[in-house]
Amino acid sequence: MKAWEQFLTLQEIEMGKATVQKWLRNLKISRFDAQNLFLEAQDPFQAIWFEEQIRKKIKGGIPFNGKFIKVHLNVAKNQKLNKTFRKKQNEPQELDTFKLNFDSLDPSFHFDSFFPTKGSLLPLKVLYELTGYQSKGGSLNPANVHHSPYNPLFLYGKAGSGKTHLLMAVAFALRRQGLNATYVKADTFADHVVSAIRAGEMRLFREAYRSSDVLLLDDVDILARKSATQEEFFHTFNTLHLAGKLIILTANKPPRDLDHIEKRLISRFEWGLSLPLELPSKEEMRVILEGKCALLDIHLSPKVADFFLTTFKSGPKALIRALEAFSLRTHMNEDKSLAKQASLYPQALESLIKDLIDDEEKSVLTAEIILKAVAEHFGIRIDDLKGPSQARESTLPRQVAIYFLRSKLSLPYMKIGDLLSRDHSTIMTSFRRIQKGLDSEDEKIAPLVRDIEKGLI
Ligand SMILES: Nc1ncnc2c1ncn2[C@@H]1O[C@H](COP(=O)(O)OP(=O)(O)OP(=O)(O)O)[C@@H](O)[C@H]1O
Repeated sequence: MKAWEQFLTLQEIEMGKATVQKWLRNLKISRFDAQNLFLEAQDPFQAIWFEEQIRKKIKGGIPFNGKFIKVHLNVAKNQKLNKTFRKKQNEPQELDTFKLNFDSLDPSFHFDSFFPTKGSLLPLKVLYELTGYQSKGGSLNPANVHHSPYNPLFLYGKAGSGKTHLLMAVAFALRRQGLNATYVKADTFADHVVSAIRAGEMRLFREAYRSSDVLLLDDVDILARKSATQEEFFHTFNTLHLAGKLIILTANKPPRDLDHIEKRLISRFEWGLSLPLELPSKEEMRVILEGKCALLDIHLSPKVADFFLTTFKSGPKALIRALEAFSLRTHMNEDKSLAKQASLYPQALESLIKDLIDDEEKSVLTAEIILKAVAEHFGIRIDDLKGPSQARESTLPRQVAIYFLRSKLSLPYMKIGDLLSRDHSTIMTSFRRIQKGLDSEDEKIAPLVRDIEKGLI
């Protein structure tokens, strides 16, 4: 069916060929007419994946010849959940091999290597108390997790504010005291749910999670729209909470601002204490840089230290990644004078970590900055770019904006479409038009695009 084939081709661009091959190409087309397409999943696992990853993209149907075709999905009749996934007696090896692989902890993420900043003082105080960690000397008093006055504890902050570092530091401190501290990233939890359903091993899944003394779930915002996983997490949360086990969660926003997370989960997240983690100030970034250099035994000239700080401004995540890359690359390089040069002179450092400097430039750029720059260049409003208007004055600016959103931020066509209220095929055509104009040095397009680009860098 042509409409479905077109949709799959688009998905290959957005999600990659391997993903589409694995999850979408083997959906069977059971029938279709002018308005409906009926698909059949091979098993419930594939259907769950489809509902969580694809359904939102085709809410109104898939576009074809100016119309929308509604997509219906069923699981193949002989593959219903209770039949397929009930353990088969002639497959004992499946029972033996089912295993949940938990995320490993980063060995450098301890309390000792986390430098207190103004915006982390309160979370640190609470975490020190819960784990019994002594900031002076680093020893441990008995942990206080079974009598925590707050449950759950919810840490939130922007990317790089240190959430993962602190969660892992808690896990290390508790494990040193013999406690079963389960650290898991939310997407690993989602994988665990799906593979347990697939293997018919929900009992083992529940046993694994519910035997934790403390559950540390990182980036809970990632569960957005994953309804099957949220359902399971709801039960895991309730069981642990009822048993008086502490749950510590992290996210990029406070509970009430989380999108597409069920209300009943949000209300539970608010039962305990929510604490913000702020990104460090400029001065604090210097303290973190110096502290990290001391830990890695790196000696930088003041000029090179300044270069690191002025180049990697987006937060500690980029700064520390660059510092670690510097350390690794100088160690790996045969030419030992390189390490010396790069720790003394910004120019030598610049060529050593050029790729990371480029990444940082990209991460500082946002969709709003691009739209603002394009709108200002053409003397129109951002709303003219975003709105439904088909007026000729905003067509070229919108195409240029689409080109930058795709080329600078690598945003999926679908996402650009959402941002500019257009369907993804219009977005693809616009992108290609500007790309073609640049390739052929079209005098109406190429100088204009370069001019705007200068303002973005
Ligand atoms: N105050 C700090 N002291 C030492 N290192 C820090 C501090 N804050 C952040 N870092 C470091 O910054 C990097 C990013 O931190 P982390 O991964 O914990 O951030 P995050 O908030 O979990 O980000 P994300 O939301 O993207 O997962 C890590 O290398 C961490 O060690």
